[in-house]
Amino acid sequence: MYTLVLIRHGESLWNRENRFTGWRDVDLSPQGIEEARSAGKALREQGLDFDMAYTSVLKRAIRTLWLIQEEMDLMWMPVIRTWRLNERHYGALTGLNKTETVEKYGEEQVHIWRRSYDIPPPAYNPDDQDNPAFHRRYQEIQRSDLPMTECLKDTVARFIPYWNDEIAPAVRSGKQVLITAHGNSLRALVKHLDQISDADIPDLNIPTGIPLVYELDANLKPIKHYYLGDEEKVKAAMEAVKNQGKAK
Ligand SMILES: O=C(O)[C@@H](CO)OP(=O)(O)O
Repeated sequence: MYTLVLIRHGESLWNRENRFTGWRDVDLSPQGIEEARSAGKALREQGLDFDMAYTSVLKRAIRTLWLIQEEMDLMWMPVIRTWRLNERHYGALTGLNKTETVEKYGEEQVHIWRRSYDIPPPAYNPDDQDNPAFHRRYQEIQRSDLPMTECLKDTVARFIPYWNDEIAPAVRSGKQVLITAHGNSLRALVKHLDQISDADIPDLNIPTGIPLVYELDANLKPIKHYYLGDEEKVKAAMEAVKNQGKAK
């Protein structure tokens, strides 16, 4: 049996302001820093340990990992950063307030943009600062791989091959792997691991800063998974993520 731990970054400054974030490199809020530290403590107290970690190239996920490493005395651990674990690119919605977007376009439309499997938000303007082609961290990546916007299906298409080629072999070789990433890039992985249908995936919401522990069989099929946290609090946190796209 293998153990794999996934964690969405702690609350970010834009989570707190309820803004679409995507690939914008927003840092953790003070609460997010606390969530990451508590996650590290909970992982340590649970007796979990790691040999290596994967994260995105966005600082809210990287800082969450740093804080966990610090709490677990794992600063030495090898870390691989990949854009393939970045949050889903939110296209032209990046930076907009979710409640204001609901007021303008309605709950149904915003729900489609946030959670439909295969309908992407409108693409950003190529001159926009969110065009990844302007950023040094994406210079090595083929232009045709860089998104203008993404639906979850696009995030699955850019991340799952990386999972299959890089992370899954590391897990199979016996490495205890931690992945710190984002709400939607982790939804892509959970969809794949738990074989959640395209029709059911809109209902899945992942809370910030709570470790999600998977026990996997020899074929990396989940035996069970659980959040490392109080069940009621986890439910409330998932519901809060869902409600970010509702009218106030
Ligand atoms: O804004 C975003 O990038 C994501 C995660 O914070 O939001 P949502 O949950 O609405 O997909």
